[in-house]
Amino acid sequence: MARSLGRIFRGFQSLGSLAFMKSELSNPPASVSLKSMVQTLPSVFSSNPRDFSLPNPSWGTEMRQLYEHYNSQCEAVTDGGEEQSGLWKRLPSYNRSLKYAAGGVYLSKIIQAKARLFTRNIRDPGAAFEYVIFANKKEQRCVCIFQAGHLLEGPPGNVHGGAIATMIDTVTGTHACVHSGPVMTANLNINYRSPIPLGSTVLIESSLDKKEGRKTFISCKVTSADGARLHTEATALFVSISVGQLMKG
Ligand SMILES: CCCCC/C=C\C/C=C\C/C=C\C/C=C\CCCC(=O)SCCNC(=O)CCNC(=O)[C@H](O)C(C)(C)COP(=O)(O)OP(=O)(O)OC[C@H]1O[C@@H](n2cnc3c(N)ncnc32)[C@H](O)[C@@H]1OP(=O)(O)O
Repeated sequence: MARSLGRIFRGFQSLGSLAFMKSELSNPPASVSLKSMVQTLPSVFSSNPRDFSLPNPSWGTEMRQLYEHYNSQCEAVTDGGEEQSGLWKRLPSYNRSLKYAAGGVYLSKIIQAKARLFTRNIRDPGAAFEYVIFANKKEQRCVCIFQAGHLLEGPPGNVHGGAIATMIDTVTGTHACVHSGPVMTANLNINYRSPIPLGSTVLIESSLDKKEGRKTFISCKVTSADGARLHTEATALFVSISVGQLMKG
């Protein structure tokens, strides 16, 4: 199992692309373990997982406008199959970490069936974490558009500091995975500069500072949607891990 997952996790750097999974399935390596896992367990295979990064009716005007702004600058494949280049890439988002690793394939029943990604475990759209992350590989930065729902209250009318930390960890962690493959957060430093009103949409921007061996250093800032107000600043350190390490816990 660990070896099969090893192959899956090597797809991290093609995070956001179902193409990785498709090619794994159509050109399997000699031992074919992932393909046979899927074939022998048809009831746990879903080729159409929900992508939480796509717009839903709970998104407000600001969230939609920002989404359109970045989405219109994304690489895309036209109906005619032509690849269009773009500065940005929208990263799909699923409700299990393993779905990211497998390009969306549902392996949930194989490992901890009831586990769900913290930020994607509330069914009511708009109630908690609504977000979409775009990556710009050339400039080595990511941007997340985050709409904070009413279940994230901390101080009256404002977002809980732990919820803000969760989103910073999510954006910088995703950025680190895109850049370096599987990682764990080793250190997260946060300065809260001004409260984030509940229900508002903010921008979370992360940039790669440096990579030293297994260590990936990322900086992050959270601002109002127009960029005028600084809410939070953070730095984070991620350490690359092997799959064996991940499975040991
Ligand atoms: C979770 C990722 C994998 C699964 C995700 C799957 C797909 C992801 C795809 C998309 C993203 C989806 C969601 C992402 C959302 C959020 C991401 C959340 C990530 C987390 O929420 S994750 C949970 C919290 N996280 C932990 O639960 C970590 C507990 N911890 C450990 O598991 C170990 O501690 C570990 C592995 C960190 C290191 O252990 P280790 O034995 O492998 O390595 P070692 O200790 O030798 O350190 C090597 C070098 O890092 C330096 N170093 C280490 N720690 C440091 C520190 N704190 N400050 C300064 N430097 C530090 C050393 O000084 C040395 O540096 P040098 O090489 O220069 O000497």
